[in-house]
Amino acid sequence: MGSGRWVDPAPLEVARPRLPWWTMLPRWVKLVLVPVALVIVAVWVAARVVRVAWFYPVSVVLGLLALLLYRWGGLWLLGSVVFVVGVGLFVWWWRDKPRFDVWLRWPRTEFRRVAVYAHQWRTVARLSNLTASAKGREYLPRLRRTRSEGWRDRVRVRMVKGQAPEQWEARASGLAHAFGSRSCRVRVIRPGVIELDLVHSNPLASPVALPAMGTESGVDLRRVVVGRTETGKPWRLRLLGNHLLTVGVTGAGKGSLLWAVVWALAPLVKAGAVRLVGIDPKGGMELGQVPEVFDRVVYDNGEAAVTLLEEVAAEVRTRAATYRGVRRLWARETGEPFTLLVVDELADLIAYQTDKRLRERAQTALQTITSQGRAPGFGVLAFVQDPRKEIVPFRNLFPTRIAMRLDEATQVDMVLGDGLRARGANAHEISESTPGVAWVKVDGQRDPVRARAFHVTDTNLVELRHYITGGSATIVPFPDRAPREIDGGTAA
Ligand SMILES: Nc1ncnc2c1ncn2[C@@H]1O[C@H](COP(=O)(O)OP(=O)(O)OP(=O)(O)O)[C@@H](O)[C@H]1O
Repeated sequence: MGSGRWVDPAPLEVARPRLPWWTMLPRWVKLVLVPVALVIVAVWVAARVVRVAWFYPVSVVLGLLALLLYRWGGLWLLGSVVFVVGVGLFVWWWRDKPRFDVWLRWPRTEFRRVAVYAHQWRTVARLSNLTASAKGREYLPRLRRTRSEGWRDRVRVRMVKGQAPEQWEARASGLAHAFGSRSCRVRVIRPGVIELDLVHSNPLASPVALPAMGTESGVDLRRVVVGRTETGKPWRLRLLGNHLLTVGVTGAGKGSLLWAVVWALAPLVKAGAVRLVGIDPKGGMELGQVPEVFDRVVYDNGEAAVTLLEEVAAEVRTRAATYRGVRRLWARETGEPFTLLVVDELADLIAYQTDKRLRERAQTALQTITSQGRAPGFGVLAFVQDPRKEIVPFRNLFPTRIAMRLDEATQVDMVLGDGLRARGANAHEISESTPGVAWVKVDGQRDPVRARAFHVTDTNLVELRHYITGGSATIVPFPDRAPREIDGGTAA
C-alpha cells in the first residue's frame, strides 16, 4: 500500500445469483399469468387436502367435529364429550372386544400410517436401495393405501418404473426389521403395484376347532373346507380335478389335515357319492383309526398295497375311456362315485420299497392315476415327510402342494415351487407348537396361502366312526395308541 502500487483484489468466489426465469418476463405477461398461477396453487392445495382426507378420514372427521364443538361450546363442552366418548369406548372394548377390534382397525390404520410408514418411508426406501435415479433426479417408490389388521399391516406400494417385485422380495427381511415387524411378504396386486404384508403376530396360534358334521348338500368337491386361513377365511381345498401332496416332518399335523378332509367328505361317503381308498404303509397307525370310512384300505407297502394302486389305475383308464368324447369332467350325475386315494406315507410306497419290481409297479400305477385321473373323478391325497426329488420324482403331477413344518429352508422351494421361499412361505419356520399350520400353493395362483387345518381329536374320530357305521361300530381302543399318546395326546 505504502508503495502506492495497485494490487488486483482476489476474485470474488461467490456464485452469480440466478433469478427464476419468470422474473425476466415483461410486467404485463406477469399480470396475465398471476391468476393462472393462483389457480394452479389452489388446485395443488385442494389435491393435498383431498389426499390427507383420503388417507386419514377418521382423524379429519374427528378433528373437524372437535373444532366445531370447541367453537360452539368452548373447552368445557369439548372436554366433556371427549370424556363421555372415552368411557363409552372403554365399555365397548370391555363388553365386546372382537367387534371393537374390527372397528378399531380404522384409527389404528391411520395411526400406524403416520407414525410408522409415512414417517420413515423415504429413509427406509433409500437405505434399502429401493429408490432409483436418472438424470440427477431421484425416483421414490410411492406409499399408497395402508391397512392395519392387528396381526399384519398391508402396505400398498407403487414401484418405481423399471423395478421388479423380486427386488422387493430380496429386501423383505430388511423392510420387516426397519418397520418393526416379524416378517414381510411381497404380493403382486397389478402391474407396477405390490402389497407388503408386514406381519406382527401369528393369527393361527390357537387350534381351529372342527365344525359339526355337515350335510350332503353342503359339500362341494371343488371347495372342501379343511381349516382356516390366516386372514380368518375358511381354508378350502379343491379335490375334484386335482391331486394334493402334503409334506411335513413328523408331528407337523399331517394327520389333522387327512382327517379334516375325510370329515368334510363323510356325508358324501355315507351317501355313496364319494369313495375313499386308503393305503397306510405305517401298519394302520393313521387310517386304521376309522377303517369303516374306506371302501378299501391296505396297511402295508407290499404286494397288497401295490395291487390296490394298480386296481385304481385300471379303473382310471376304464372310466377315462368311457368319458372320451362324452364328457370332460366327472359330475355326480354320472352315478359313479368320486374316488379319493389317500396315501399316508407315500415314500414307503414308491421310494423306500426294498423290492425294486414292486417299487416300479407302484410308481407306474401312481403316475397313471395322477396323470389321467383328474377328469374321470379320481383324486390323490398323499402325505410324505421327505420332499426330495429322489423320493417323489413326479411332484409336478400334484397341482396343489402343501408344506407343513419342514426341516430345512431348502425344502420350501422343493415342495411349493421355485422362488416361493423368497415370497415369504417360510414353512421351515412354522413353530413346533402350532401343528396343522401349512403353506399352500395352488398351480396357477402366484401367491401361497398360510392356513391351519382343523384340530381333529380322538373324540371326533369316534364320532366319525359312529356317523359312518350308523352307530353300529364297536369302539375298541386302537391297539397301537400308546406311543402316539405320548407324542401328543390326540389322534390328529
Ligand atoms: N391342526 C391341529 N391343531 C392342533 N393340534 C394339532 C393339529 N394337528 C395335529 N395336532 C397335534 O399335533 C400332534 C402331531 O400331529 P400328527 O400326528 O397329525 O402329526 P403328523 O404330521 O401326522 O405326524 P406323523 O408323520 O408322525 O404321523 C398331535 O398331538 C396332534 O394333537
